[in-house]
Amino acid sequence: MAKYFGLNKQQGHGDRAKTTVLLMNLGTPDAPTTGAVRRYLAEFLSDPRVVEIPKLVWMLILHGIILRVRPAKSAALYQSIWTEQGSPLMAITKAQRDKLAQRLSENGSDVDVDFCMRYGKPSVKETLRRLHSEGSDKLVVLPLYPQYAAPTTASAFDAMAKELTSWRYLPSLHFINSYHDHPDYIAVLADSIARDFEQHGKPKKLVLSYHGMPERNLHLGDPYYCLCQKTTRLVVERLGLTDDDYITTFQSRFGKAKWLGPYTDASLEALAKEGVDDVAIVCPAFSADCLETLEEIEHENRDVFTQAGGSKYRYIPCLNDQDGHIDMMVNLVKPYL
Ligand SMILES: C=CC1=C(C)c2cc3[nH]c(cc4nc(cc5[nH]c(cc1n2)c(C)c5CCC(=O)O)C(CCC(=O)O)=C4C)c(C)c3C=C
Ligand SMILES: [Fe+2]
Ligand SMILES: [Fe+2]
Repeated sequence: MAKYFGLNKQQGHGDRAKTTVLLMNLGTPDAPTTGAVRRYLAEFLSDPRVVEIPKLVWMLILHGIILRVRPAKSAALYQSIWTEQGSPLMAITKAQRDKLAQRLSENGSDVDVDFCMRYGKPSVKETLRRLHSEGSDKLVVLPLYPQYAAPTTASAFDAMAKELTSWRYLPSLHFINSYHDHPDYIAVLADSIARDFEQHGKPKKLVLSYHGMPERNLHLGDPYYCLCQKTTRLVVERLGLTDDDYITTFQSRFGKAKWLGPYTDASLEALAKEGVDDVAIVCPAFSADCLETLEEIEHENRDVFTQAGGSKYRYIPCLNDQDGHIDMMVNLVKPYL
């Protein structure tokens, strides 16, 4: 068998000139069942970019404890957010793909738009091979993580690189590694917050809650924490907020190690106990609503806040397939088309 994956017999050598914008996101289970969640978590949590502890030790913990206990618990949470279109993350990513394709074609760009997921389906490998077989010669890859982080952005690149090492003919490739300070991202995020303030009044505190990661990653040189702080600074400047008006926090802790702080749940509890009983919360690290926003923020943390004495708690949805978010994607990929 040939070592490298090449053109198939139907494909000529000179007729490949299609450009594809490839959206990438994290991935999600196929179904809200224990088995499907176990398969998803096994792939996700075996990624050395996600959990950076010695492989042998981690495999014993992962297969001996975590994959026996967590899938059933997580499946119940997924059931609480599952829709007729499936997992919210999947449904929203499909909508983003469709709207981006439409918007690019209205703008006169002759490009295809596709998407794949880092874990689960559609996989990076199967998507890249299909695009190759369809004659795609140029890829503009947009991982939908606004703030670069090694467990997300670099892992997305790893998956592409791993597949492409076995290819004979590589496409032209542009990989967008971050857009945490892109003016369009800041504007569309600030606008979504401003709309909430107009509709419901300015809260006593705006909570900007980012997905967390082990604090150790920051000390090892991962820029994620700093990029999150920059996003906050630019958004609050645009909204004209003062230091007292907002707080930056980190959510979705996993495992026993110290993660980036302050933690979202503890901060909400402390705010409520101090008498800050009216908050709005937004999750800038998520480009699409998912388990971590719809369940953890919308439900779990609402309970934390109200049980500690808070009364008004508003979750501001992710940018999802809002027009401004799609226009932002157009402007992010345009320079490479
Ligand atoms: C184990 C360590 C984890 C790191 C580091 C991490 C970083 C990270 N994750 C996202 C975005 C998402 N994470 C999501 C779910 C999720 N994340 C972890 C663990 C880590 N994430 C787990 C175990 C899970 C699964 C859910 C669970 O069982 O609790 C999701 C949602 C997926 C969905 O199906 O809805 C997203 C999106 C970012 C941006 C990030 C960077 C720091
Ligand atoms: Fe995560
Ligand atoms: Fe969570």
